[in-house]
Amino acid sequence: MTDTSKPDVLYTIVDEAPELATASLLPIVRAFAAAADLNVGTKDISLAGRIISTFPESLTDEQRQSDDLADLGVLVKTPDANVIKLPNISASVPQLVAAIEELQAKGYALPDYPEAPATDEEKAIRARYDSIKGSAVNPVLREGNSDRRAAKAVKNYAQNNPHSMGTWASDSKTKVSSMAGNDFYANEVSATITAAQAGDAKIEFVGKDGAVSVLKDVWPLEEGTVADATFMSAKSLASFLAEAIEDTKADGTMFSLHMKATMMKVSDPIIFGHAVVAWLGPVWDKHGEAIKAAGGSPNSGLGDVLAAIDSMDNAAEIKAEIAALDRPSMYMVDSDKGITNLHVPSDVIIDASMPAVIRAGGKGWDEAGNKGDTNCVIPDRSYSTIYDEAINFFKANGALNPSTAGAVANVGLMAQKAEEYGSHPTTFEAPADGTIRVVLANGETLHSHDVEGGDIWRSCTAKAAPIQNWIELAMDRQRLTGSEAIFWLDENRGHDAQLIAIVKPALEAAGVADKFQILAPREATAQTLKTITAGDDSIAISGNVLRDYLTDLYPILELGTSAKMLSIVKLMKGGGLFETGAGGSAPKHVQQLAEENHLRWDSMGEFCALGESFNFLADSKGNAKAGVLGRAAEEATQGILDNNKSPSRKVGEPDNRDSHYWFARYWADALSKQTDDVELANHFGPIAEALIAGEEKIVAELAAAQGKPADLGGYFKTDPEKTAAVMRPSATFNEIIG
Ligand SMILES: NC(=O)C1=CN([C@@H]2O[C@H](COP(=O)(O)OP(=O)(O)OC[C@H]3O[C@@H](n4cnc5c(N)ncnc54)[C@H](OP(=O)(O)O)[C@@H]3O)[C@@H](O)[C@H]2O)C=CC1
Ligand SMILES: O=C(O)CCC(=O)C(=O)O
Ligand SMILES: [Mg+2]
Repeated sequence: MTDTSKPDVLYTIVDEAPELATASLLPIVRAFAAAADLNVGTKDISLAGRIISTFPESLTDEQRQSDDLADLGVLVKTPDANVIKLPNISASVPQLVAAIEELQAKGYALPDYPEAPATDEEKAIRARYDSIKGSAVNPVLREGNSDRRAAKAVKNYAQNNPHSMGTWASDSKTKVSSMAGNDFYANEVSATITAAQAGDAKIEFVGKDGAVSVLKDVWPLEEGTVADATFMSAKSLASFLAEAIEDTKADGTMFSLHMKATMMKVSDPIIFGHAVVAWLGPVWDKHGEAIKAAGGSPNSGLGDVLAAIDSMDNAAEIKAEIAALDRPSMYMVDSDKGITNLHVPSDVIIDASMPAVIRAGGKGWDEAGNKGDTNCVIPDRSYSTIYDEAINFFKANGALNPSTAGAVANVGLMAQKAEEYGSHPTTFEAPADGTIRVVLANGETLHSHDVEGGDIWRSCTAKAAPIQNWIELAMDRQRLTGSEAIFWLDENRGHDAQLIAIVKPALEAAGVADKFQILAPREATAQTLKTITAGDDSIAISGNVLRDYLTDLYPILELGTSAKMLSIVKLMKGGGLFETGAGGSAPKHVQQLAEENHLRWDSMGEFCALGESFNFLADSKGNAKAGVLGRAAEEATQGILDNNKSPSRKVGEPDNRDSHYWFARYWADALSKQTDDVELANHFGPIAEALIAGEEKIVAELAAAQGKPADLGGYFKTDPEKTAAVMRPSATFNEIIG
C-alpha cells in the first residue's frame, strides 16, 4: 500500500525472498529513520500488486491499488528521486498465470490470462497482462546508467573468507554451443540517426506478393540514436538445436539451455519454445497440432506441454512416445521433483545459471541427481563467447582463487531502455516469407532484412544522451580507481561498431584514450580473467546485456554471490536509484522458508543500498542527520562482515532475521558513539544497550522459530500479518525496535 505522507526515501515492496526479508528489515529501517525525522515510504511493484493495479474495474474498492510503478516511473525523472529498489519477479507466462490464479482464489475477480485470445475483448485483456509480463519494472525505473561493484569491505571479506569453489578439470566436457551463423550476431545492422533521418519511423513487413503490412506504426527515433535491426533464422535455429541434442548425446554430457526469457520477454520465450519442440522431435511432429489445440504452448515450457497432454484422450500413448525418445540426459532445475531445464522458461535464467555452472567447475545435475558435465546451449553468439572463453580459461588454468583474485566492476549502458532490453515492442516473429524493413520519417529505408516465416526479427536503440552519460561514468570510475578499464565492444558487430565510433572520439577529446582498451567480449574475457588472476582489478564497461551477465558472473566467482554487490544508478535527472545486489528474488529460498522456516537470503545488498541512499540524501538535500544515519549504516555493514553475521544456508543456524538483529545492533551502536549529532547519539544509546543486553534472549527467540513449516498465507500475495509473525518472531527484539 502506498504512503500518503511525503517520504524522503522510497523502499520498494517486491516478491519472494527479498520481500520476506523486507518484512523483518523495513520496520527496523523505518524506526531508525524516524529518529532522524526521516520518512521511509513504500511503493508496491510486486507482481501481485502490478496485476491488481492493472484491473481496477474488476475489483472492489478495498481490493484496488494505485499504480505505484507508474508513480515511480515519473519520480525517477525528477531530481527528488531516492529509491531503494529490491529485485522483483519478471514473470514468465506460467508465473503470471499462477499469480492470477492465487489472486482469484483470494477473491479478486480478475480475468483469466487469455492464452489464445480470440475476441477483441480477450485481445485487450491479453495486451494488459502482457505489459505486466517479463521485465516490466526495471526498464521503467532505470533512468540512468549502472555502476555495480563490490564495496571494498565486501571484497576484502571475500578474500579473507573464501567461499567454496568447484574444481575445473582440464578434460571437462562442459562447453558452450552456439549457432554457426544466421543468428542475431550475424545479421545485425546498425546506424546512428542523423538530423535529416530523425522522426517517427515505421516497421513494415513486405510479403512476397508485395503487400505491405505495418508491424509498428510509430517508432520515434531521435537524432543521435543508435538504431539496430537483426534477426535469427528459425530454420537455422531448429537445425542447430536438433544437432546440439545429438552432439550432447555423443559427448555423454547433459543438455542445458541458458536463456533470458524473463528480460527478453518476446524473443527468448520463442527460442525456448523451439528448444522444447526440438527436444520432443518426432513426437511434436506427430502430435504438435493436437497438443496446441489442447492448450499446450512450447513457449511456456515443457511443463505446460505435458499438462496439456495430460488432458488429452491419448495422453498415455503420447507420454510413452516421449519416454521412448533417444535423448541425452537433461540438466535439472529440481531432480527430486522431476523439473527439467525445459519445464518453465523462467527457471533457468542465464545471468544466474551460467555462473552457477562455472562456479561448480562446469557441473550440473541430471534427472537422477548425479553431478556431471553439461553442454551449455546458448544459440545466439552476441554474448555466448564470454562464457565459452571463461570455460576455456578455467579448463586451462583451474578455477579462480577467490582469496587472491582482483575485482571486476561494471559500468553498464542501461538508461532509457538501451539496447536489447528495450526491444520488446519492436520484436516480431515474421508472419511469412518476405522482407522486414525500417522506414524512416523521411521515407528512407534504414534497415531491411529478407526473412522467412517464423524468423525472429528485432530492432533496438540506444539514445545519444545515455551513451554520453555512460562514457562519462566510465571515465569517472577509471579516474577514481586507476584500474584497467575495458569497453567490451566488438568492431565486427553492427551496433558495437556504431558505439566505438562514439566512444573513441569522446575518450580522445577528454585526453584519456590511453587509459582504456576496446576489446570484443571474447578478448575482453580473456584479458579480464588474466588481470584478476594476477590480483589486479578491472572495470568492464559494457552494454546492457553484458552488464546483466557480467554483474552476476564475476561477483559469483569472486564473492560467492552477486547479492553482496553495490548497485548504484545515478539517475540522469539528478536523483538516485539504489538497487540491492545484482541478483534476483531467489525463489528457492522461499521454498526453504516454507518447509523449515529458515531464510538464507543475504541482505548485504540492502545494507549497502541503505548506506548509499542515506548518504545521497545528505549530499543532495543537505540533510545532515541522513548523513549520520548513512555513515553509521556503513559501519554496521562492516560489523556484519567483521563478525561473520551473514545468514547461513542451513536450518538451525542463524538466518536472515538474525543478520537483521546484528545490523540493528551495530547500527544503533555506531549511532550512539558518533559525535556529529548529540541528539541522535542520546536517542540510540539506550537502544544499543538494550540490544546488547537482550542478545541471548533475542537469538534464542529467533532460533526457536526455525525447524518447522512456515505459513505465509500465500506466495505471490502473502498475508501481511502471517508474514510479520514469521519474519519477526522475537518479541524482545520487536519491543526494542518498536
Ligand atoms: N533486479 C531484479 O529485479 C532482478 C530480478 N530477477 C528475478 O528474480 C527471479 C529469480 O531469478 P534467478 O535467475 O533464479 O536468480 P536469483 O538471483 O534469484 O537466484 C539465483 C541464486 O542466487 C543466489 N542468491 C541470489 N540472491 C541472493 C541473496 N540475496 N542472498 C543469498 N543468495 C542469493 C541463490 O543461491 P542459493 O540458492 O544457492 O542460495 C539463488 O538461488 C526471476 O523472477 C527473475 O526475473 C532476477 C535478477 C534481477
Ligand atoms: O529485470 C529483470 O528481469 C532482471 C534484471 C537483472 O537481472 C539485472 O539487472 O541484473
Ligand atoms: Mg542480472
